[in-house]
Amino acid sequence: MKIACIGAGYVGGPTMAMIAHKCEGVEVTVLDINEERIAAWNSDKLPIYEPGLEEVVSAARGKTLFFSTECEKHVAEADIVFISVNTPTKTRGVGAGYAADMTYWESAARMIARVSHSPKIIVEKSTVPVKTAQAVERVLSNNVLNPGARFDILSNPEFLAEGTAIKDLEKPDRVIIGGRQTPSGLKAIDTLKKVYAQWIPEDQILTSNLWSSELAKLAANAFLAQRISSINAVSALCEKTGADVSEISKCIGADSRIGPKFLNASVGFGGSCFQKDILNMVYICRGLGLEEVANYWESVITINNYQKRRFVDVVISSLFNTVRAKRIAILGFAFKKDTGDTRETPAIDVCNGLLEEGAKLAVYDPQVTEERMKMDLSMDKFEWDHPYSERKAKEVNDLIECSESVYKACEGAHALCVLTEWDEFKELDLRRIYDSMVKPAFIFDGRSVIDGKAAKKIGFVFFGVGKPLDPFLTDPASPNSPANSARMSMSP
Ligand SMILES: NC(=O)C1=CN([C@@H]2O[C@H](COP(=O)(O)OP(=O)(O)OC[C@H]3O[C@@H](n4cnc5c(N)ncnc54)[C@H](O)[C@@H]3O)[C@@H](O)[C@H]2O)C=CC1
Ligand SMILES: O=C(O)[C@H]1O[C@H](OP(=O)(O)OP(=O)(O)OC[C@H]2O[C@@H](n3ccc(=O)[nH]c3=O)[C@H](O)[C@@H]2O)[C@H](O)[C@@H](O)[C@@H]1O
Repeated sequence: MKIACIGAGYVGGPTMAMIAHKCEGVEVTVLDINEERIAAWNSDKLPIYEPGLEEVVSAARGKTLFFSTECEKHVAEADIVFISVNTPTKTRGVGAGYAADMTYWESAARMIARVSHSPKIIVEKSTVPVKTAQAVERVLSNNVLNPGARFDILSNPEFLAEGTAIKDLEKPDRVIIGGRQTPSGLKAIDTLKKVYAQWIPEDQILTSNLWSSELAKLAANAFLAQRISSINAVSALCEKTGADVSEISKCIGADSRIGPKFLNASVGFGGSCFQKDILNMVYICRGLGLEEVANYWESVITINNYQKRRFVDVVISSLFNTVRAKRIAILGFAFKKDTGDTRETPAIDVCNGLLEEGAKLAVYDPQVTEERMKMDLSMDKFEWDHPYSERKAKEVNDLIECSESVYKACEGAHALCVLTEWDEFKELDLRRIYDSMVKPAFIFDGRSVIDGKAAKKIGFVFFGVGKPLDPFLTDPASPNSPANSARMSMSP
């Protein structure tokens, strides 16, 4: 059986590598129009960082797994074609800022119609608006050139999370396959089910109609993001009341109906999908006249934006209401640990908020390149596909230093902000960092990775999202506060 996948990104690459690695009798070719990306997949330096990915790719590459830019040839030969192209939020025109941009999807569908001369199963792997399968069916059936071509469309959304993609693909909680409830649709579902059943227990492979499968993906991401916004909303309340959000998470997570996962308060969620998929759902709801439902889901984004803004405001107000020309160390730029992906990372909003006030940032991230950071900070929100502003790029170049280590970033800094929960940040030599910083030295922990008690003992002024506020911050003007006097006396 020949499988082709259009789109060799964060989803297409790892997912196809796993299928090739696990399945007998299949040949998998991952396709992309981006030559650089395909060259990287064929090299020792894969285009994405994902723990365990190298091992899976190298076990199958050249045997059952291939990467190619010859899209038409491999699609023409395939029995199953996965579409895993990007579906970003539209940046202009009708629905800009909300609707999914389906340009890449449609061009992939038109190409499939043009080159196909045999029956094929077309699998939606990208996250798409509900009813996309119908649009694809129409594009395919109206453009097919060869009478031998016939298509069954399936929806098979992906639930992997970055940083744990290989683990998630190897042992997914569930696989969903949606299809038309016709003899041909049910046969297609069965064919794809047999592929996954080679390594996933059959009772974890759920089948449904097309629309349930498409909407289940949007709903799953909306629920996950909503949990984070809920705990982040509680974190704001904790800071005002002296409650500790980690203790709250533990207490509410012990209720088996709530469960402990996805209750870590943070500086805000990031990543390419949560915001995009919720905005897409909001757009769909508004289009269907479901204004209240749209508003409900949009509030998840409102709280997320509030959380990022709140963090910036705390940094500025704590640093005596000015950060101009102050060096601030930014620890972590990726949207979560164990990935080099920066799409929609909260670090962009936090850094932009501080840059706006004239701060000088020293950024350290073990996986994000200097070029990527500077590019991200030189672009306006939602402008990822447009040329970035030269003016902003120059400003960013002047105000940003990319440091080779945490310790270098913190040298001479007034404050450090933890924006990604990299494991190495849990084991920092806080004393060494403190000694190298300007006093009073501040820590703003947006990821609950620093031991606040230990930091305070050393002399840091400590702010942790959702943690009881340091007296220095509740009463910064009081020189008599015990916390203040200890810290002031240690200043150089
Ligand atoms: N990144 C993630 O963790 C997850 C993403 N998804 C969804 O999967 C889809 C893909 O996401 P990513 O892999 O992150 O995107 P990505 O941007 O990393 O990869 C998409 C790739 O498709 C290629 N492409 C676009 N149009 C093409 C065409 N006509 N022919 C050939 N190649 C084409 C692009 O060059 C790009 O390399 C999106 O819909 C996303 O919402 C779903 C679950 C997880
Ligand atoms: O559709 C997608 O793209 C994927 O989106 C998320 O995966 P991902 O964005 O890779 O990573 P998550 O682990 O979900 O984290 C998203 C963001 O939420 C933040 N987060 C997560 C959990 C938490 O408790 N608190 C919190 O702030 C993370 O730091 C990160 O910024 C979902 O978890 C996947 O199931 C889904 O397939």
